[in-house]
Amino acid sequence: MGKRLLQIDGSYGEGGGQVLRTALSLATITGQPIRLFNIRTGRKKPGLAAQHLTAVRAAASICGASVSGDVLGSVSVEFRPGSRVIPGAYSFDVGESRAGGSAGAVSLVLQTVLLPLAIAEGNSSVKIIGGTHVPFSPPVSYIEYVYIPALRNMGVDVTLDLQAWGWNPKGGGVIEVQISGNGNLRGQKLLQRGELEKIRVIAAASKLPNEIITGMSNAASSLLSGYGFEKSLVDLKEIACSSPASGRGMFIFAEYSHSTAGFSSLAQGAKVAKEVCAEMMEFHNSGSPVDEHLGDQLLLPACLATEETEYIVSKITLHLMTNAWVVETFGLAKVTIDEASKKVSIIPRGTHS
Ligand SMILES: Nc1ncnc2c1ncn2[C@@H]1O[C@H](COP(=O)(O)OP(=O)(O)OP(=O)(O)O)[C@@H](O)[C@H]1O
Repeated sequence: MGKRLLQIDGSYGEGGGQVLRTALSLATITGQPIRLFNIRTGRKKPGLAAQHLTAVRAAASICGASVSGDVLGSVSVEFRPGSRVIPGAYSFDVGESRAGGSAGAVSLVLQTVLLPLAIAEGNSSVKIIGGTHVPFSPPVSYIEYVYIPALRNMGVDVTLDLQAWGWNPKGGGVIEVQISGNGNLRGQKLLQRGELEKIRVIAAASKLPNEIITGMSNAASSLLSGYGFEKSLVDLKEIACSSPASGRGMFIFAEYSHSTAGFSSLAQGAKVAKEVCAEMMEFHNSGSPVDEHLGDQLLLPACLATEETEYIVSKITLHLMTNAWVVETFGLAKVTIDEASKKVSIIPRGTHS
């Protein structure tokens, strides 16, 4: 007899697209059929937006799932995975999910399929077109410098090539990702971050005057020395990047000996460097090894690992609590979040075979 349909309330906790994406990844990996209801019902435009619909289709195509409710605006999706994840060469375009295109985040589509493909029986390549540096999602540079290195520490072999940048509202950015299969995920302990080794600063813009890039980079340089960081720690990169439309942003990565944290701003004008440097400084002063975004994103690999994972996060967010609820709903791990110490521990139940 087949597995019983698992019902998941998409409005639980943070109630955003992450409930959907985490549930899709876990359904794909475990073969568990799911029905998601109340998807993003608390949002201004409820239901599936282009990025979420692309994630549903991407998850379905890597495991041959049968799906209903996969239309824009749908608040309910039934997803019945095929018998296994099929490694291969895939291409997904977020812009194709909506008439008129979309700058929906490629990073979030990638996170939906990355782990299923990493533990599939063979290597894969995934090309995704859409927004690469857009609000309310991990910028692709964050995926490159924070998320992928964290996964590598857990035994996942993946490389990312950012071929074109996609800014809001046009999108059209391109990433190409190589994922080695047969991955065996290890747990990790990130309770201390070690010494600060490098502050990587990226000032990037497309189709805008070069002075905008140098302005952002100079502002970050003087703010960081004002905060007391040695010049030798700061690695400034100015990038005039190729993109179908204009856009700009600043990204800072604080690389400690045991972990990296990332901060970004897509703001206009002089405040961009101020915003991102202040965010980095707040994190630095917290003493934590894991930033608030990685805090929720690490739960998924951690619940698939062969050992316990423990980490201390700078902030306990609703995203973190909600993702923990999704993981526990699948019965894959016991997640404990200690409010006082900000320690998260994930004990996998080893059910992903
Ligand atoms: N600046 C950032 N750097 C890294 N990660 C980020 C950043 N901003 C958001 N994220 C991550 O992006 C994910 C967003 O999840 P969320 O459910 O809010 O997405 P969504 O699909 O856009 O949903 P909704 O539109 O319903 O809010 C979370 O994992 C969050 O930590």
